Amino acid sequence: MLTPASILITTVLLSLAMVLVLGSLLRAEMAGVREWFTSNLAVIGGLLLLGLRGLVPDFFSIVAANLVLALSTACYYAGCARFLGRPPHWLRLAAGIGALALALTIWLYIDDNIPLRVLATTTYTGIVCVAVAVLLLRHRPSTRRRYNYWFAAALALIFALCQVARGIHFIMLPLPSDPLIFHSTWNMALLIVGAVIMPAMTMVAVMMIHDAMLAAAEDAANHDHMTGALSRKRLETLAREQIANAVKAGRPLSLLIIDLDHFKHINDNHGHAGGDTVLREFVRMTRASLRDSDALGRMGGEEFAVLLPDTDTAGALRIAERLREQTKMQLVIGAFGECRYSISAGVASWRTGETFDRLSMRADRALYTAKSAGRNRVLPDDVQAVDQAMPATV
Ligand SMILES: Nc1nc2c(ncn2[C@@H]2O[C@H](COP(=O)(O)OP(=O)(O)OP(=O)(O)O)[C@@H](O)[C@H]2O)c(=O)[nH]1
Repeated sequence: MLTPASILITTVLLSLAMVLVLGSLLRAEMAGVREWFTSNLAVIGGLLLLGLRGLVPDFFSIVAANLVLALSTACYYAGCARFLGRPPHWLRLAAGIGALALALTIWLYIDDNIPLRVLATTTYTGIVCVAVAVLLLRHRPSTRRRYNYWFAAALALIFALCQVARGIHFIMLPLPSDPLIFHSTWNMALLIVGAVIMPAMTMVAVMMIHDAMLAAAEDAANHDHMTGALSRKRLETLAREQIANAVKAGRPLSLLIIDLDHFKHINDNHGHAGGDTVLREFVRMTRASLRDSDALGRMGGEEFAVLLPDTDTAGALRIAERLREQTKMQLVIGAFGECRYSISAGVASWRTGETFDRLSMRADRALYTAKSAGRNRVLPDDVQAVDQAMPATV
């Protein structure tokens, strides 16, 4: 038969399963996981204390049990806040728990009133649940899928509604201090919903954790760890997408392959760390100089590629020449000392029917010519555009 005790045992088992799932994610050291883990531990602790009603003093099975359950809700909020990079507001949460402790003590020892005790706990939990929903909706990462966050917010609101309904239900009861009121059909229904929702919210938290892990893995695969430029793999994928767009829209697309000149000397003179600093500074400056729609990727070592959508050869040559001028002027300063450097670049514009490999091969060929011609210069692969090339005055 369904009794408060059977619901309590089921919730303890579900929360135990959630503790095991979150425990396995603790070593990922993701913000919020520790708080969600503690939240489920607190659910188990609070429910076990509730289950000891009659066996231990009322202080433990009523006051302490409800405070531990309130702590569980507070930890869930703090987990969401930390996960989203927001402040957990521990002081406000603690103040709420303090007020609840006072209310429970008054309505147990001064005026024994079950409905008011229930109303106090449901009010606290309801407020924190609404705060969870607001937090998730307002601070959801805009680059990630909405589904997990909306789902979690909806569950938090349902939980809050159930708490309000349970509080109102108890306030309206005719025999306020009879413990049998816990067995009423309404209370049982609201307890069942309450029992399912906390583990369900934890499952959604796990979905959010997996989503964040996936985002981190995608980011690592798509970016060069040292400079922050796109990885070669990501740039090539992007290039194929942009070629498809260029085909559809009939718009030009150009590619620059850039290589830092005499980079071996930079390493020899300033150490590997000095060379790394030069690479990072080159990427920082180049990104600042390009449009948002352009893409800068590291092809390997000191070689980079820039994809320029909606740009013909003349435009690409102008951009490459501007970059060459800027790098020539750039003084890189670091713990290693000071360093100046230059770049050479090859420019190729996409031709109808051409693959990215072929386009990149032509830009590479132009780069090779620029290097052979003395470095610190920009050259196009397109023979007709040679007139527009602007060899550097070294
Ligand atoms: N510091 C640092 N050096 C790197 C990195 N990747 C490659 N290199 C070094 O870059 C140097 C490239 O040397 P080379 O291929 O001879 O080219 P270069 O000296 O720039 O000469 P040119 O390209 O002909 O002007 C090598 O010494 C590599 O070890 C990196 O991530 N950091």
